[in-house]
Amino acid sequence: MSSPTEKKTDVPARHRGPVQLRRGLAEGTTADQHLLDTRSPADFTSTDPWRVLRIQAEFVEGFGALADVGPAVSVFGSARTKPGSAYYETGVEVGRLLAEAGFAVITGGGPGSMDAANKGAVEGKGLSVGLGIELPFEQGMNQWVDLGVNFRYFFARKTMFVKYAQGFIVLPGGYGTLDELFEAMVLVQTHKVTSFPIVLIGTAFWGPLVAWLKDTLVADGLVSPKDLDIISVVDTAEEAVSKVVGAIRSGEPGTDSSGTEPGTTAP
Ligand SMILES: CC(C)=CCNc1ncnc2c1ncn2[C@@H]1O[C@H](COP(=O)(O)O)[C@@H](O)[C@H]1O
Repeated sequence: MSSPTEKKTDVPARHRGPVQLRRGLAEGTTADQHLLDTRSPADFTSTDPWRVLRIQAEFVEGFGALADVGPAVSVFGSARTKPGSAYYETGVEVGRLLAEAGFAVITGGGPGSMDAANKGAVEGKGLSVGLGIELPFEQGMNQWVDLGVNFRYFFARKTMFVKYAQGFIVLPGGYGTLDELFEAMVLVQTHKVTSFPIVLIGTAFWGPLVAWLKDTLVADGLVSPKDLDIISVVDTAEEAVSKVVGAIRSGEPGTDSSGTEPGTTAP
C-alpha cells in the first residue's frame, strides 16, 4: 500500500496479460496488435509452441474420432506383406474372426498386413479402423479402412493403438512392428496397462526373438523371467483370436502363467 504522502509514479506502465511492464520493458506491441498486424511469413508453423498445439490437436481429434469404437483389438504387422502370401491370408483371417467376435479391428491403415486385417474386418462385418501416419513416401489409407484418422506424429498415433484396444495381435514385421510390439510390452511390464494380452503369430518367425529374450535378457538379469509371460506365440489366426478374446473376456493378460499384477497408473 502506498502512503497518502507518497508521490504517485507517472512512469507509464503497459500490461501484457497479468504482467505489468515499465520503462524499457514497456516498449513493444500488445499481443492483439502482434496477432492482427503482422504479415510475417509462415515460419511460425515450424516453431515448437506451434507444434505443441498441433500435437494437442492430434490427441483431441483422435480421442474424438475413436471414442465410440467399442471393444477393439489392434493388429500389427509388416507394411510389405504381399497380398496372397500366407501371412496376408492369416491377417485377413485375424480381422474376420475378430469382427465376428464383436471386436473392432484397429491397424496402422497402411498396406500389407494392415490392409489384410482391415479387409478381414470388413468381410466379418465389423468396424474396420485405420490410424494412418504421414510418411515421406505417402501411400494413403488402404481401401478397407472404414473409419480412418491420419496422424503426423508416431507417438500420438501409438497412444491411440493402446488406448482404444484391449489387446494386440502381431504378425511378422520389421522395425515398425517391433516398435509397436515393444512399446506395448513395456506398458504391460510397467503396469501402465493391465489385462492387455499380446499374441504373436508365427512360431518360426518369432521363436528366435523369444529365445534371445530368454537366453540373453533373462539370463543377464535385464528382465525378469515373468516378463516373458507378457507375450505368447501361436501359429494360426484362430489360436491368436481365441487367446486374445478369451483373455480380454476373463480380464487376464492372456498369457500361460500371468506374472503381471494389477497396475495402478493410466496409460
Ligand atoms: C510399403 C511401405 C513401407 C509403406 C509404409 N506405410 C505405412 N503406413 C502405415 N503404417 C505403417 C507404414 N509403415 C509402417 N507402419 C507402421 O509400422 C508397422 C509396420 O512396420 P514394418 O513394415 O513392420 O516396419 C505397422 O503396424 C504400422 O503401424
